[in-house]
Amino acid sequence: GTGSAAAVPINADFDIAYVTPVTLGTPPQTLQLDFDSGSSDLWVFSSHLPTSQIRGQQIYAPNKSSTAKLLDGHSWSITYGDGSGSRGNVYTDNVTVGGLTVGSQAIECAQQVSSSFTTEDHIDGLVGLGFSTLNTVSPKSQLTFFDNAKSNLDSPVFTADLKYKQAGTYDFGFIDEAKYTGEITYVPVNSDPGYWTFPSSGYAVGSGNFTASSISGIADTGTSLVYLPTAIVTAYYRQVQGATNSRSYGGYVFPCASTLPTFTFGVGAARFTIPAAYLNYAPVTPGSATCFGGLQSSSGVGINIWGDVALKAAFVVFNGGNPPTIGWAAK
Ligand SMILES: CC(C)(C)S(=O)(=O)N[C@@H](Cc1ccccc1)C(=O)N[C@@H](Cc1c[nH]c[nH+]1)C(=O)N[C@@H](CC1CCCCC1)C(O)(O)C(F)(F)C(=O)NCCN1CCOCC1
Repeated sequence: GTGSAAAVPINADFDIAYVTPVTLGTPPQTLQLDFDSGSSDLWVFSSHLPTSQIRGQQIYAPNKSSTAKLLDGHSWSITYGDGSGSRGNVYTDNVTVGGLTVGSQAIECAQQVSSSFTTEDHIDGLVGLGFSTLNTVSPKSQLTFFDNAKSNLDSPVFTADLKYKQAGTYDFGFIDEAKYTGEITYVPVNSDPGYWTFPSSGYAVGSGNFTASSISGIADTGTSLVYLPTAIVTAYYRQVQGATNSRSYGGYVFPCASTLPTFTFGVGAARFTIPAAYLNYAPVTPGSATCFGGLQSSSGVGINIWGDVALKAAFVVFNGGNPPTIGWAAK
């Protein structure tokens, strides 16, 4: 089988995150979930949450689904890189994404969410697309939607075609030739850390020379920005008038009117250029003349992350075959 679903930006002005409609249970309950290749838990706002922690989000009520089954004695608890987190209990139920159904998928029902989830009313939960080794359900960890679907997929892949300020798509089980141009360049994935970790072959700032250098990082649909080694990031902002690394804003900022260079990264012999517009991420506060960069240093993060700012400059194939690989193509 195959599936195809829209990835819709949650904010009209800046691509902070993308959500995809997912139907759960019988009769179907539809939630807007953030597909996240940087984690491996499928969790949702649920009827088990105190109403004080729900502010406009859709919830999944397992007791309203005839196919829901409690996974007795199991719980989960997750903390993300930005300090947000959630925890709760676990049910299994049918989950459908873009026409692709997985029966008895572990649905982790939130009983508590951190304040940043409560205030983000466009995200009703997450679908983890990382490796199932990262799943936090205890005492028995659970498989991701992709791992559960894999044996029924025409091909054991999912693809991300994220777009700048418009809806893109996540496809499961097939590679849509209409979504990319030229060839797909595949490189090996090290799944040991549980992420889609792959080697980049180097970078260039604007029209400058390409610097060959092997950079290990993760392809992370759940992270908004790109986080790379400080040497690369300082080389980039050296080309931006008035750029400073602001302690108060927690990263590189610059006058919104600045002309930004593009940023090119290598995957094998292929080169992908992130347009300057993607790298002018957003004003630090609404209406401010100071803007926050889409490229930031990974020194505070501990891992290099190719987030949405990079992913939306390409068509990306997450190949869950044995061994796993990741493919990048222009579009
Ligand atoms: C708006 C912004 C200033 C650009 S932001 O940085 O806040 N954007 C957030 C995403 C977001 C969107 C909308 C509303 C709120 C938050 C962002 O990029 N967060 C990253 C920042 C980061 C990463 N690393 C250090 N900092 C993150 O935590 N991303 C995780 C998913 C997020 C979590 C908050 C809600 C939206 C989805 C992530 O899963 O991609 C992750 F990989 F970074 C991560 O934290 N993975 C958790 C891995 N653990 C390992 C142990 O086992 C359990 C799983």
